[in-house]
Amino acid sequence: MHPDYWHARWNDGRIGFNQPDGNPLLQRHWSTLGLPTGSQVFVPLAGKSPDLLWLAARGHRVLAVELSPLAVEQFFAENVIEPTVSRSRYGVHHRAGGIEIICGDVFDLDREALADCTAFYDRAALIALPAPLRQRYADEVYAALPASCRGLLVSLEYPPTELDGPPFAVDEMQVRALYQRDWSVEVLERQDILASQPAFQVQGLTAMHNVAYQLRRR
Ligand SMILES: C[S@@+](CC[C@H](N)C(=O)[O-])C[C@H]1O[C@@H](n2cnc3c(N)ncnc32)[C@H](O)[C@@H]1O
Repeated sequence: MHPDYWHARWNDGRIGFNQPDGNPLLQRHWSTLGLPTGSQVFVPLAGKSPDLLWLAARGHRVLAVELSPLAVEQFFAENVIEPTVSRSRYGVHHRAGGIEIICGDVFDLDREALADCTAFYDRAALIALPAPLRQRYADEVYAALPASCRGLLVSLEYPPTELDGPPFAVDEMQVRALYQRDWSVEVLERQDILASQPAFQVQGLTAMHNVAYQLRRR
């Protein structure tokens, strides 16, 4: 999507994707990655997700990237955290405690920016991107993550003819096509979420699942 699309959504407060209580699949499956305390976790397209706080509370250093300055401002203001702010070629860095949010474009990050990340957490990032950008995201952003990196990917499945994304439906076949060359891909849980999504039912969706994957760099 064009950046203006996301800026407009944040300006208008159309952020139904935000989960104020955090993501239950993260909370259930994160420990399967077996990461040492202090590992740096990359969180792409982070929004103002409370998952950043959840990861930091588990002793991780968090490196997030988010396009919208409003999202970044709201994250720190709502959690009553005062970040220090600096600039680099990647964007505007906001740092507080173990959390760093770069306000910038995920496609501007390179190997140097991600060099310390031993893990990633991708929820509603892959599925926020249309198909051509998803391929670029896997080929450029995931490829810039270091060897031995592993992470949790939470994707979304629904009958693709029933809705124009975002969120886009990205089923297991597509996840494998994007990642299997460089990552081992394991399904951890497929969760039926239709009953908890009245807004999508109104739009005509007849099925909707969240799927948690563990990815490990080959
Ligand atoms: C569907 S939301 C998901 C937010 C978050 N992961 C969550 O679970 O709440 C996608 C977010 O990605 C941001 N975004 C979209 N394109 C981006 C890009 N190229 N670089 C960085 N952030 C981007 C949007 O502003 C939006 O906040």
